[in-house]
Amino acid sequence: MASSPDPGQWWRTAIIDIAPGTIRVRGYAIEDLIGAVSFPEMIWLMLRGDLPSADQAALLGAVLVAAVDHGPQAPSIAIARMAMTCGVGVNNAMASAVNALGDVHGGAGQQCMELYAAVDGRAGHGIALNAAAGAEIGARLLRREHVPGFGHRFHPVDPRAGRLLSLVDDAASRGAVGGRFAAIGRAVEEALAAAKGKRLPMNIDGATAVVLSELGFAPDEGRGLFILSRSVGILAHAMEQKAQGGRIKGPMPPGIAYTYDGAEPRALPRTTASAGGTTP
Ligand SMILES: CC(C)(COP(=O)(O)OP(=O)(O)OC[C@H]1O[C@@H](n2cnc3c(N)ncnc32)[C@H](O)[C@@H]1OP(=O)(O)O)[C@@H](O)C(=O)NCCC(=O)NCCSC(=O)C[C@@](O)(CC(=O)O)C(=O)O
Repeated sequence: MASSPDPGQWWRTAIIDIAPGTIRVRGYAIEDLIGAVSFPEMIWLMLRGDLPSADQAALLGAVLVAAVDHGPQAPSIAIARMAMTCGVGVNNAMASAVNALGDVHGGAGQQCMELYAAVDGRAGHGIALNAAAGAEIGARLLRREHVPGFGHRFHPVDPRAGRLLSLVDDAASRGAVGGRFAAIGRAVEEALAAAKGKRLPMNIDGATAVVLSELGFAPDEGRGLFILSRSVGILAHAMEQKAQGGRIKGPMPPGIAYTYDGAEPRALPRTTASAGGTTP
């Protein structure tokens, strides 16, 4: 006979404990946290179980600032604005936009963190970092993969990446982080340029992957943190679009044609299955 589940074990959490009149997050009373910790510090506490150092909080905060918005041409932002003109609520607009963040757009930081870890692993066996990056990139290109975190459809150099890397360099010079993943990111960029014969710049996902790997986050936390950051831009654009009005805005103005490359106009066959005949 199956034993009935222990109701006390149905949900288990080390994150929060509440009782009437009491809310404790990771052991800290919420009223002590409110007004005392910044939002990045609170995110760190939630995910990691303890408060970050000032350097750690500053680097996480920098990632959250960097990824917040990339304008109405970024699919995540465009989708929020389009959804808002379709008569849905802000929660629908935000969810629609967040759902576009994946392996190709905004979510590639997760795969990039895995890539950096793979290079780190290869280099751990007496192989120099540049050779390890070259081997890893070579293998991926052989499989005809896009290397996550590199290349941009718009920026020849992504201004967010250089700034984030320089913050990691500063923190590494103080011993606040190791600097290993900044070196790996740069080695990957060089290996990719050498293999492709053209520079494919580290993009925002590649740079946030450096910072978050330095800080010890897991790859899927990297994706989640990008989503947290971009949600701010998504909300701002949704609200701006709401204020501007507009109904059913598509991805481009109706006057701009798309390309139709289907069948030529043709007549329906005289006999169709639903008309009781057979299609020729
Ligand atoms: C980002 C993009 C699709 C751009 O593509 P593109 O349009 O330039 O060109 P493609 O047609 O894909 O490739 C043309 C030629 O370059 C080669 N090639 C390009 N990238 C290559 C690469 N990584 N590894 C090997 N080869 C590559 C390709 O093999 C081909 O070579 P060939 O066949 O020889 O001609 C592409 O790089 C890519 O998938 N990256 C990896 C995924 C990634 O990191 N995603 C995050 C992007 S950041 C983001 O999402 C946030 C955003 O910034 C978004 C925004 O607003 O934009 C924001 O803040 O919202």
